[in-house]
Amino acid sequence: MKIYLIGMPGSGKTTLGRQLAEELLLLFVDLDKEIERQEGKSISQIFAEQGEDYFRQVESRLLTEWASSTKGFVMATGGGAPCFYNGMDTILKTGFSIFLDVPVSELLARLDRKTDRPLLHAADAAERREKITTMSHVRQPIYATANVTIHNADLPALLKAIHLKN
Ligand SMILES: Nc1ncnc2c1ncn2[C@@H]1O[C@H](COP(=O)(O)OP(=O)(O)O)[C@@H](O)[C@H]1O
Ligand SMILES: O=C(O)C1=C[C@@H](OP(=O)(O)O)[C@@H](O)[C@H](O)C1
Ligand SMILES: [Mg+2]
Repeated sequence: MKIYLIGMPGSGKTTLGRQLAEELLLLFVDLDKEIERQEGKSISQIFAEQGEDYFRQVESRLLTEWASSTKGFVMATGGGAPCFYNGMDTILKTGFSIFLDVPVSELLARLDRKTDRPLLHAADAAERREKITTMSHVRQPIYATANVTIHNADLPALLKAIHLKN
């Protein structure tokens, strides 16, 4: 079984993905960590030194590789992974996808000024709100094609969605 968690930065993909994998006795894959391992540098360094286009190419390649592997896993994708190079098609064709839908106000509360997410670096709170709001509007239609959408998900809600699927 391949389970993909998708959603905005701060929606809890990494945190809940790790918990879910442990609960289901599945391998946990964090796509950002895979990229960092492959490139030997942090996400922020890759953005700064090679740029976003390069990052998206590596992200897409690793998503495709995992998607076509014979392994089962819970994957915490990066927030942009479904939204570039037909990532959402790859996800839909190969596994069960869950959109962690969290309101912008909550994302803002979780992602403070020191976030290591380069796309969200901002001069002040107003600029950060603007960036997250715009990103959310653009991505929402793609995220919404997931097999299941869960609002403000926690571990029990994720487990329920997976048991209902079976
Ligand atoms: N359900 C939750 N409730 C409150 N805070 C959360 C929740 N899930 C994650 N967080 C916090 O939000 C931040 C981002 O979570 P993370 O799992 O890294 O999100 P993502 O991988 O989707 O970007 C972390 O500081 C984490 O502790
Ligand atoms: O939304 C995005 O485009 C990104 C989200 C990040 O992952 P998280 O969603 O885990 O924060 C990371 O992949 C990179 O900073 C780009
Ligand atoms: Mg993450």
